[in-house]
Amino acid sequence: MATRVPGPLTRPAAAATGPVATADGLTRRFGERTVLDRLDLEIGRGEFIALLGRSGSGKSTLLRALAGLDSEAEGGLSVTGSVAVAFQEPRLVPWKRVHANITLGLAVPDPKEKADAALAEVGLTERAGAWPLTLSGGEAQRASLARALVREPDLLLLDEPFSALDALTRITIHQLVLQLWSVHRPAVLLVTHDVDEALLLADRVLVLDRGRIAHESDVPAPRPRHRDHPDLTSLRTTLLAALGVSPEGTT
Ligand SMILES: Nc1ncnc2c1ncn2[C@@H]1O[C@H](COP(=O)(O)OP(=O)(O)OP(=O)(O)O)[C@@H](O)[C@H]1O
Repeated sequence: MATRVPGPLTRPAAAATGPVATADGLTRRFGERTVLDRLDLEIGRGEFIALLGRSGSGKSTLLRALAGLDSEAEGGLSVTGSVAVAFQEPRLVPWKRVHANITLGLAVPDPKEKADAALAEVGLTERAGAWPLTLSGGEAQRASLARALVREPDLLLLDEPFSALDALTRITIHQLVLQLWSVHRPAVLLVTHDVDEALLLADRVLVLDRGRIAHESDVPAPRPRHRDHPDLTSLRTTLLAALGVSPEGTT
């Protein structure tokens, strides 16, 4: 059986060294289908990882297991510290204003002040009293990030949070995520379909295939990165090949 530590809402006095999460032979079956197949993974503190994989390769399944949202995964899984998740759709509660969404279920001293600070960090102070349905897509994702941030996670799981955003908003949110990461330094696991997004943001890029981490690359280029950085060009080709895609885009 998997062992996991559910994410408490405040940063615990847990060991500040060692990996924040370790999967050791993690397996998840849905009926006859084995989606995660004895998968091994270690996530170091403060590291920014992007997880690529073809549609249906099990990225969200892995993320759900790491988030403690899947009680049926088998094998070893240990998560040390608190976890927060931001999903593709921001999942704000529509009948609560933005500010109340941030503090929902938050069991820390001074939740209001903490929510104010988180909203300020994501540039959403002006929209604190707004109803979620009146937010733009980018604002809703900012609110989702603030809700994750206010929990001071040791591990921040991002499940394609940028994929529904327009290109310009996406660039702004990329910068925001990097800024939040550099200030708070959670470990980040970003699930994405976008090789360039992975190369722009992450220190390490993983490719999930047939239930395992089939490929792993460190990203050598310093930040801020530009997609035409020479170090990224060959890495892009390598990652596309690991995904079974030729650079020209034909599979
Ligand atoms: N609750 C479930 N019951 C049955 N099958 C499931 C369940 N959740 C996921 N699966 C299956 O597991 C496989 C992996 O799904 P998952 O959502 O993890 O893939 P993914 O890599 O995140 O895909 P995408 O990139 O398209 O979002 C899929 O074939 C999916 O149908």
